[in-house]
Amino acid sequence: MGDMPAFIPADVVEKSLDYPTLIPLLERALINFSMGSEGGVVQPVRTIVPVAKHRGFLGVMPAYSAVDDALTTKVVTFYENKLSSEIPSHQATVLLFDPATGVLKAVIDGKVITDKRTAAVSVIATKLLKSAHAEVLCILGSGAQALSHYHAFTQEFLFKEVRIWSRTGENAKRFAEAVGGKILVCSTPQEAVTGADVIVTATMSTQPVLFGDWVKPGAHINAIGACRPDWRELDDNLMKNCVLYVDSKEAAAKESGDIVLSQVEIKAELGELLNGTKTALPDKTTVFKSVGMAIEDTVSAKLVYDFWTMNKESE
Ligand SMILES: NC(=O)C1=CN([C@@H]2O[C@H](COP(=O)(O)OP(=O)(O)OC[C@H]3O[C@@H](n4cnc5c(N)ncnc54)[C@H](O)[C@@H]3O)[C@@H](O)[C@H]2O)C=CC1
Ligand SMILES: O=C([O-])C1=[NH+]CCC1
Repeated sequence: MGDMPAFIPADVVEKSLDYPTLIPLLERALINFSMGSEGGVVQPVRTIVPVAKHRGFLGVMPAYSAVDDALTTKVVTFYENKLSSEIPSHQATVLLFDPATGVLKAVIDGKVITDKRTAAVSVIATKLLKSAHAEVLCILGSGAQALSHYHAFTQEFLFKEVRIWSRTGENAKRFAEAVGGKILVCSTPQEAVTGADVIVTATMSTQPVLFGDWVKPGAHINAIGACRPDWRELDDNLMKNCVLYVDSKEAAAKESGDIVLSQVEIKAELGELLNGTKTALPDKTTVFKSVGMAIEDTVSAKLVYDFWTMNKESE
């Protein structure tokens, strides 16, 4: 028997992933993914096992990146009905293998990876698609993704105003107190969204929370939730009047209720904008519909493992 796999907990993952390092690696992964087999990314659309009795889902997300020579699978669970406020709605573990031998090298907390890589990809989309004069950021939702998006966006952009709305007003207030920055708590989603230049929807809603009538023409929306084919965050009006970008066309067309139910055509993947084969239209109202990709977890997990290997004596 060889060495036992490393167990890398959330606090180490937190320290190893900073946005300025993560973002360029994810840009490269998105480009490689969109190049098809030439890009050396092998990533099937994830398998989802519904746990209907408990309104939960288990997702299995394997990927290999030849450029990074990294092989992982993430296992993620997400539950609509939280039985305890102590248990996050989304939990995840990433297994990292030695691609040369198949040996399991590390079992890595996947929750922080999921929160941070998703926000980092939204930053990439926003750099490409926001208007040059964007000043107001609005976040709908106050959970884990709302928090990682707040941190990533306030680090990577200079917004004059940041607003938040959450279904439970108390949670929005608690969010604002916890982050400590200047943030306007809004009492309705319409109030939060009106006049915003960049919007993040990060809710567990299965019905639209963002309506096209409220959205300023030319705004950019990062739609993070509604990852099931019968779930929505955005209404038909918004979907039909935007230019639509995605992380993976294949996955989005299968998993995103906002796309499946509105039947709107996808303009491009982010990787196609980054490699210049398709054009970004930042003056239009744009939606980046994110469903989340395994390759994002792969490059993040490799970064975590490399950091852990370099620092393990001091951990
Ligand atoms: N695109 C991607 O790569 C990823 C997407 N997600 C999705 O992002 C969304 C947020 O995830 P987390 O922040 O981890 O969840 P969370 O449970 O930490 O937060 C969920 C938020 O949604 C709100 N919410 C729940 N039901 C709602 C409703 N009917 N209307 C309005 N707000 C409602 C809650 O109050 C809370 O603020 C989920 O839909 C999740 O599946 C999560 C991970 C990756
Ligand atoms: O990419 C991901 O890990 C997820 N997307 C939606 C739920 C979890």
